Amino acid sequence: MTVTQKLILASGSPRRVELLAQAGIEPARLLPMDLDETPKRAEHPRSLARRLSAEKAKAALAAIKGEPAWDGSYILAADTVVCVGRRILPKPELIGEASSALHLLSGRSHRVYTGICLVTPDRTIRQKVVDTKVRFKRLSGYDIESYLASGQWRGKAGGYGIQGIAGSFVVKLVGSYTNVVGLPLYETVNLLIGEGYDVHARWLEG
Ligand SMILES: Cc1cn([C@H]2C[C@H](O)[C@@H](COP(=O)(O)OP(=O)(O)OP(=O)(O)O)O2)c(=O)[nH]c1=O
Repeated sequence: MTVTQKLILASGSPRRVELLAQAGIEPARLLPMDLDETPKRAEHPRSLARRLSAEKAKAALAAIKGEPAWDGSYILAADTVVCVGRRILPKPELIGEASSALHLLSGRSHRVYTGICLVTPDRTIRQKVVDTKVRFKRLSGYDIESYLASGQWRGKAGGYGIQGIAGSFVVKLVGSYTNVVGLPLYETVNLLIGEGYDVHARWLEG
């Protein structure tokens, strides 16, 4: 019975695939959803992470409509937002945006919110937002310049990846580390288990 359970990861983020694999879970299908991720006016970062993760999950649900093989599958989506106070930092596309983000993060604490959204086989929507507080050391101009040259800022919320060089910028972290990388593993696995997805069977399969 459990072997027939299928999980769709509505994501194009290699980090999310790796994090799930770390928890012994391999999605049956990857379904990246390309959405407009622009925050609404005065939208709180927590609300943004919650809204976008739900939009990704619902878009994936709509995308599999008409594919009976995927009826009754689980769909998981996530969205990670980095902010300083209520100021939401973009996922930079240009080096200048990444530079501004790093200048802002330098010598300060910021928060990372990841919204996770699970669509269950009976199409109930379950959501959670997890937050982590991260403090960066004061970054020198040379730190920032060299980090930008590494290219590790690309495609990452707030213009940094804690799993790479930027891990050495972190003075203090309070909360979930995997949440910062893009998928809070404790909460995700709990949510899956709570909704009947047999995570342990995946571990037993080896
Ligand atoms: C802060 C931080 C973010 N990130 C990444 C995780 C996410 O891939 C990305 C945040 O952007 P998201 O919009 O959450 O995700 P995505 O567009 O990359 O992927 P998808 O919507 O298809 O699931 O930033 C890191 O890898 N390390 C970090 O330290």
